[in-house]
Amino acid sequence: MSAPVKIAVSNGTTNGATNGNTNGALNGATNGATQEVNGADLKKMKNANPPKVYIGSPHKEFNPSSNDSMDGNQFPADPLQCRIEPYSPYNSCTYEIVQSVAEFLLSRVTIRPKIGIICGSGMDGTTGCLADALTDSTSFPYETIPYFPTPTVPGHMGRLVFGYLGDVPVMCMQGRFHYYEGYPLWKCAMPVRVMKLVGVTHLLASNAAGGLNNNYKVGDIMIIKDHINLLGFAGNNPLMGPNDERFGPRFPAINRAYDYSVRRMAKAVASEMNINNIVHEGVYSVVGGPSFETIAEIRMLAALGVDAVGMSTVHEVITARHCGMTSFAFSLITNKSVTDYESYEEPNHAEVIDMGKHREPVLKEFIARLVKKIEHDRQQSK
Ligand SMILES: O=P(O)(O)O[C@H]1O[C@H](CO)[C@@H](O)[C@H]1O
Ligand SMILES: Nc1nc2[nH]cnc2c(=O)[nH]1
Repeated sequence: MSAPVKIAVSNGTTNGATNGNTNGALNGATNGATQEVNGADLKKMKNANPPKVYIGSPHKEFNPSSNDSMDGNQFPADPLQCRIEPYSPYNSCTYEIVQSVAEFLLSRVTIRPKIGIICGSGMDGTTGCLADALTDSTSFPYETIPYFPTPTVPGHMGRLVFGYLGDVPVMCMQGRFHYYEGYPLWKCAMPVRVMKLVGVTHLLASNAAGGLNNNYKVGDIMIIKDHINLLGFAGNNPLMGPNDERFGPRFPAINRAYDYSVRRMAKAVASEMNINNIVHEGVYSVVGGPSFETIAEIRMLAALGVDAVGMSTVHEVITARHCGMTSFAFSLITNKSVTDYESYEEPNHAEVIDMGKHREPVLKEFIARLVKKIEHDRQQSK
């Protein structure tokens, strides 16, 4: 019997299904109150580009009406049900699709944000937080946005909110996407490209992380100065696959990923808020998750110079840098990584979320002040 046929499916067309489809879902842009986008017809739009089916190695043309290539496997009668494209490791979200998503959003809000914020676990406003502090806001549940993934993790609400933080226009992701949810990294980071085409120039990402550095306490903030991309070491990067130069170069430099001047502003904010004692600067490492680390893994990461470990952010920052955005990120240390074989402590997601909620007021002010400084700096350098 020959080897099972591998079916790779691509999205096929590049013309955004959303083009010309911008009418109606949200009536009136902003009127001082939060509005929710009505998801009518969006399911239809999401399915508007049926995928083309290709056969991988050994290469041959797939004929859905012939059973001989099926190797006895029971496939659904409709081959389109064999879609695996959303889970392809290679980016199948074209520039045109991202553009159509950006246009979809821009046609429904009057606000034109230059700063994009991603809220980490527990900081997403399930209990009222940063995004709820926005005024004149418009929110889009992720499932109402064409081509957007939807989050599956508690503590990640799943709304894109446009509004003013103080007097600065921002867009805010209440909930992000992780590799362990089953999404490929390019898809986890796709909203960052949407931000870029909406006009965002600065990305601010937050996350919850385990603290390895002995000087860190639970509840501390770590400004990320660098990362170790363990997923990348294992051959997984959001930029894998065909490169579209309209986003950025094939081989982007990443050594200046965490902008020096924004980090300096963040430290100035910490001084103004008199919280220098809980604010550090350090190295973040991403792991795939969802299992937390073993003691041997934590010891290895500590030996490599890692100060905090988590399961996000790096793919977002790489994608942002690739398309020329300035990026900044910080970790909230939600738990101390266990390094002792005698310890009965175990990390858990509930404590991660609780710490995010507990630190909400401090983080909200930290971000609001930082956003104000970035905007001021942006205006000055015009
Ligand atoms: O990085 P964020 O999304 O803040 O969440 C962190 O917290 C979760 C584990 O509790 C993981 O998803 C980890 O990445
Ligand atoms: N990988 C990882 N992610 C986290 N997110 C919050 N805490 C942790 C942790 O200890 N390890």
